[in-house]
Amino acid sequence: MTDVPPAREPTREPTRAPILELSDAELRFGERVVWHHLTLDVQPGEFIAVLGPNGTGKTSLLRALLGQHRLRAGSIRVNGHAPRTGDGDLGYIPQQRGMDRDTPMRGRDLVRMGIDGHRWGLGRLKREERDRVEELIDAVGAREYADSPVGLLSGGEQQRLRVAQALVGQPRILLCDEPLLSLDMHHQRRVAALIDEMRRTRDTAVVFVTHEINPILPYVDRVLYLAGGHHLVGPPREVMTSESLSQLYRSRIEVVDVGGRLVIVGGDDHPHHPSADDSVEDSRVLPGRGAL
Ligand SMILES: Nc1ncnc2c1ncn2[C@@H]1O[C@H](COP(=O)(O)OP(=O)(O)OP(=O)(O)O)[C@@H](O)[C@H]1O
Repeated sequence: MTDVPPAREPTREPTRAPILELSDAELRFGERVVWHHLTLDVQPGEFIAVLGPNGTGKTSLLRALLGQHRLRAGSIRVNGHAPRTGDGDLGYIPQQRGMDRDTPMRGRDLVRMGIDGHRWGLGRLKREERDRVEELIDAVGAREYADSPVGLLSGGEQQRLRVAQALVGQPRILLCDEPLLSLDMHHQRRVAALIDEMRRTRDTAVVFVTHEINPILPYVDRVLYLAGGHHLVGPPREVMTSESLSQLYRSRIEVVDVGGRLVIVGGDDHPHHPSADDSVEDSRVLPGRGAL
């Protein structure tokens, strides 16, 4: 009798529960449909770039995840539950706004608010929390102005502190709204690498809204491209092609690779606003990492 080796189970990646789930989601303001039929699962540790022209609902998507906008249809799950404001699982770098010159706070205070900003007053931090504040101040290159009043700092300096504030709380999901805006190239690279390090070491999922993919291209797993209420999802090199974007915009777009940088030529900066009865086939999903 010959020994027959037992049949082997096919090796399979362990399935992980998505940390963010959008299912057939639709957002409207009045009759205006911002986006619809949006289905997307984001895995822990995944880096998603959200791109698209002005007014296509990128910031609104982050706000929906933060529980600040209600969907008209479909659902969102954040770490298994409905979005809720003040969720400690979420870190948020909001779109840049200048701070009042008289804001009574030093750079360091702004960063530590990522740990205790939800509590009343400034109590004592634990040793480990204090160390984290100091590490993040160094990581974003803010040591020189950590004790200056935030209102007197430049836009880029304030922005670096906001990045540190969002990271110091060690969120499971990091939502970034154009965090590289007004940073010089050196600090763009530094901040992008820092966010990437956080998602690799802590498995933080990153949803990164940007108009400029190049500084983050090495880190991005998938792109969500929003335009005119429609969307595309997939790896950057599949979404950021002339064919894919031309179909999405319904006009001729050229994506040119200039020494590894992707440059989009053409495109309608005044997106078509779909109405509720817009029946056009409205999204294409390209294969990519993670469940869709
Ligand atoms: N609370 C609101 N009430 C009504 N309309 C809103 C509200 N918030 C956003 N909008 C509208 O929804 C659309 C999408 O806005 P959003 O800020 O999400 O766009 P965006 O893609 O982030 O744009 P940008 O690239 O310019 O930052 C815009 O037309 C905006 O005016």
